[in-house]
Amino acid sequence: MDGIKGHPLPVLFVLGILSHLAVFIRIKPMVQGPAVALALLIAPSIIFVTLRYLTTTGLYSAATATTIWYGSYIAGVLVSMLAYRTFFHRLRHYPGSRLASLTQFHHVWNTKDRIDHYSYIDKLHKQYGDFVRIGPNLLSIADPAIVNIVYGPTTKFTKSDWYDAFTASALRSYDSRIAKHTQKLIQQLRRRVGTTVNAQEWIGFFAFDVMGDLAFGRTFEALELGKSHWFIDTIREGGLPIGLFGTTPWLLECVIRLPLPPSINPIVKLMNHSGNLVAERKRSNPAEEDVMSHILEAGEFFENSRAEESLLTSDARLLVVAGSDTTASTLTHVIYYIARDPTLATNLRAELAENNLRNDHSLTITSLAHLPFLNAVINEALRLHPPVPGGTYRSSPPGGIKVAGNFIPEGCVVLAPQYTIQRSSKAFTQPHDFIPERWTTRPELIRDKNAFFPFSLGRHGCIGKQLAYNEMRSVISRLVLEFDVAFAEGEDGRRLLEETQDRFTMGVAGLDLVFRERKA
Ligand code: HEM
Repeated sequence: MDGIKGHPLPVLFVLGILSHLAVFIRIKPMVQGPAVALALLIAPSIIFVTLRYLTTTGLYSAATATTIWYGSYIAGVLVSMLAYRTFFHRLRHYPGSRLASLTQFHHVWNTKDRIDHYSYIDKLHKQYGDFVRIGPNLLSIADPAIVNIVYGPTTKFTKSDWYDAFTASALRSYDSRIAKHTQKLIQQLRRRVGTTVNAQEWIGFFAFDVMGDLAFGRTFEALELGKSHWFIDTIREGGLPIGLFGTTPWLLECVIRLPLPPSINPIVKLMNHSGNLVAERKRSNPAEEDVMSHILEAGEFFENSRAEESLLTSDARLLVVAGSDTTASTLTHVIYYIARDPTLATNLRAELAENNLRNDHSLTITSLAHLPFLNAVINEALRLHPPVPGGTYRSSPPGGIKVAGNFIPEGCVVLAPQYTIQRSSKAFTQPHDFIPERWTTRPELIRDKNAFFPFSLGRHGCIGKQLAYNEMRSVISRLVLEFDVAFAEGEDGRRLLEETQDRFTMGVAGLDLVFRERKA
């Protein structure tokens, strides 16, 4: 080979092993992952250019040498990584598929077609038991006993000031907005009485309009126009990579940093759009308080104005992402159960009547807050169809921790899958059946209340929980007072139950219903 005398393959192979043990094993994927991935991607080009242009090596020899040298190095890295994950990793004693213990891409591959992270995890728990290694450093625990230990208030982090936007008094000030958007939804459904309506779509319009109004001071006009808005579509497009690569968050970080035009990078597109909306909101001064009023009142966190803008934008985007499809998913499932069994609506109406609540101004956040059956229906839908079904990720603490008789070493990522735990027979009798009475008159059907944690727990739990309940109570009570609801022809709800995707929050599938106005 012109210019190259022999190939130092064993040396490069050993170098690969050493760099895995000395460097790669120690990096924090979310922090240094994208930089390392980039370095590994461009390294072969650098080797090639160096050989070709700084030595006398010919084109073919330079390309061959680059491939063989780099291949030997990467082979060393991979052999070391796979051997470590199989024989030495802290989670090696936990059951799970062999391929999952070697690479997180095994999980991604197995959920790519149906985007069903949570139901895939559910199947793994049925096969391997309560503790399953679902990735090299990722442990899923489905024992209800661990919910408090993993998510309880043990963290030292504190909440930031904008949590003021979710205090009881701030939430009451959102009452008129929620009522206004609920009324708009009802008006639109009234116009479509007797025809087939995709309830999932309309409930989505409602939930996004409420969150747009609260986060940016303006709706997406989805309810008004009866069609989706580019922002909603972009959020949903952005959710797809999260659903697919949620267990490999470092890869998402890489996608965000890819120098692709925003038009083909949904996450960057979303970030840019939110920035524009926040800038618009800052220029306006809405008559009624919204969440952004509280965020702005909390004052500036950074001296650097770009950092401040970025914080505001991500706060506002987080609100819309976290607060829309979650609430919409629960509402759609409640309406599915109402369509499936008309006695549910009858019982809800009876409870409203007993409390002298009619379809008028008597339905307020306060008057609806403590109706046991209404809350039970919502909770039972949240139990069976948690909007964040795969659970959220936590790192095990320094020194490791013993949970439910198993030791989890320090620095492992742990998740408790809500879908599986909330349907565990250890915690609920007839766990797969929709029985709202378990939350009211039949408490014996609940064995372990701690296993119900759809909003997560502790200081990192959902800040929008009460807002979500307020929205859901408002819509459900008005809907049942106004309409009789039934499945449209050809609909049985199976699409909703089987085709809903897990994109961290739910990508809810369609539900065709017919609404008929009730005679007073
Ligand atoms: C049925 C409706 C909802 C459910 C089931 C739900 C559930 C959750 C869950 C499980 C988390 C993750 C907590 C963790 O990491 O452990 C979360 C976080 C969050 N939720 Fe909700 N959520 C709902 C509605 C809302 C609404 C309406 C808002 C609007 C303000 C909201 C705002 C947030 C925010 C901002 C976070 C991030 C909190 C943080 O990182 O500190 N959520 N939610």
